[in-house]
Amino acid sequence: MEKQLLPPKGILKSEALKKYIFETSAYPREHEQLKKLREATVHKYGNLSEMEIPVDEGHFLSMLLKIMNAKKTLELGVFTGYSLLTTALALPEDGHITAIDIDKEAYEVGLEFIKNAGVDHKISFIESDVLQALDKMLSENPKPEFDFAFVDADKPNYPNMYERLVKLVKVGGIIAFDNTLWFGLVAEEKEESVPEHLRKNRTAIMELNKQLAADPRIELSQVSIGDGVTLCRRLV
Ligand SMILES: C[S@@+](CC[C@H](N)C(=O)[O-])C[C@H]1O[C@@H](n2cnc3c(N)ncnc32)[C@H](O)[C@@H]1O
Repeated sequence: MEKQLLPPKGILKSEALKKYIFETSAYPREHEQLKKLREATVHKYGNLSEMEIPVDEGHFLSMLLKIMNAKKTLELGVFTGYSLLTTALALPEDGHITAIDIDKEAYEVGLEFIKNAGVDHKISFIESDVLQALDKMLSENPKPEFDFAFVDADKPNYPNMYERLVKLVKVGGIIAFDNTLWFGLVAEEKEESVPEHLRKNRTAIMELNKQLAADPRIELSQVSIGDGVTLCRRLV
């Protein structure tokens, strides 16, 4: 009897469902400046604008940050700043984000909208390679001080970033890795079926996923939003 109530397999993954979520609950609630930033990014970067987190992931991050009462966060991989502006809007007035990217030009494309939203005072942008900047932070102040870190820079370096972040994020704080389902390709059994240009990052992400799943220092939740977000809550 109950079996008849189950949906056919695969139905929850459809593009049509994503469109439904975007149109019904995500786009209508998108902040005006986030919308403008997204449009400016498409205008300047075309297809590359897909590097931004999608609108529903933005709402998810925003709610998570508010539930956690996060105040001090790290942003690794800024691009034009969609996830950065989302975070800045979610933090309290005295909240602060340290944002790191090697590409200042892209950050400056989004800065206009961050300023228009009145949250630029919450951001310190560091133009640097992520690992170099994290190492500098650790050498200057090795005490954990961040409530939250959003990781969206180069995927092969995620494991290296992780080792630094478990020292920089407070016990009870969260490290969120973006793209951890890699277009769903982590589930692809045959390497040959994966487009060649996506293989290197897929391998790196799959190794990270295994490493995180086995790490007793964190509690973990894999969220299937956007391209997959893994939340790691520091336990010790
Ligand atoms: C996927 S995009 C970030 C998207 C952003 N979170 C958003 O919502 O728009 C990745 C960014 O990481 C930066 N990046 C890649 N490798 C880096 C590295 N080793 N150090 C610093 N930034 C890096 C790139 O310059 C790019 O802007």
